[in-house]
Amino acid sequence: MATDVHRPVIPQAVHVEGLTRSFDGRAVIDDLRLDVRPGEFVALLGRSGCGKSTLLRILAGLDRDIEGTVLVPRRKAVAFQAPRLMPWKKVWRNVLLGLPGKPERAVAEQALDEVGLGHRSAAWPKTLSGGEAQRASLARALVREPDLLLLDEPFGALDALTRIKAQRLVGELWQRRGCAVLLVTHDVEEAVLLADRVLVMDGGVIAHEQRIDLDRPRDITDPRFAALRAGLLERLGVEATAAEAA
Ligand SMILES: Nc1ncnc2c1ncn2[C@@H]1O[C@H](COP(=O)(O)OP(=O)(O)OP(=O)(O)O)[C@@H](O)[C@H]1O
Repeated sequence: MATDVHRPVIPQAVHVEGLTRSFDGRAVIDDLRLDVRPGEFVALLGRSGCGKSTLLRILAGLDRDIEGTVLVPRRKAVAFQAPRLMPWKKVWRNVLLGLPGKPERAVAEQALDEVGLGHRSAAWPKTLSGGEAQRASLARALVREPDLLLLDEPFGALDALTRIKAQRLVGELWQRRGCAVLLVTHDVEEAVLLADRVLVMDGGVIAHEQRIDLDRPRDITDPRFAALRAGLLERLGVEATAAEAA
């Protein structure tokens, strides 16, 4: 991160300014601004194709063909909807994949324990259930000790019950680790359940922002929860209607 030793500033976990990303001459992200505080949990909603994954890939450093300023911590990790495990490597080796040095198996097993998967450390990826594979992918992110955790629809492919468990796990990990999280999701309830702040992306920018000031753990039967959810759905509903008409 850019810091000035003579003039201390409160560093952001993410600082994005004037960000533009175009494909074939069309700006998918168009002069976008975004700040995420250290330790903050931010959820990003928006209709399909509005550029959420593109933004996340840019923050992850996977797409550098951009204009504008993007400041993120060096320690960052990403988990995608598909767990992306290498089938020819056992689970613990997948967790350590790409880490510098020669980290020991115990390092992987500690992260696997943290996601409740220590007992599958020596398993082959193909023997894992969908939920287990997703937890292995989370362990691979955690082992990097990120200051920023980027999650792109990590629960999208899971069945309802596994999804609820995975959401709880991410909430617990976030509280324990204290890292900033940016979660891309289509699920408004998930966003209100987990995030400090929910952003709605539209027209290449952050078009709407909703702070979620509810105590944790959150109660989805709380009328305030329902009101926040309804407000965000309305936002997205208007957009979905416009998209359908297009
Ligand atoms: N490599 C690429 N080449 C050309 N167009 C791309 C590329 N990557 C993304 N796009 C386009 O940019 C737009 C935004 O895509 P992106 O995947 O970021 O949307 P999204 O909001 O994550 O969508 P979803 O919610 O469906 O995952 C889409 O129109 C997509 O077709």
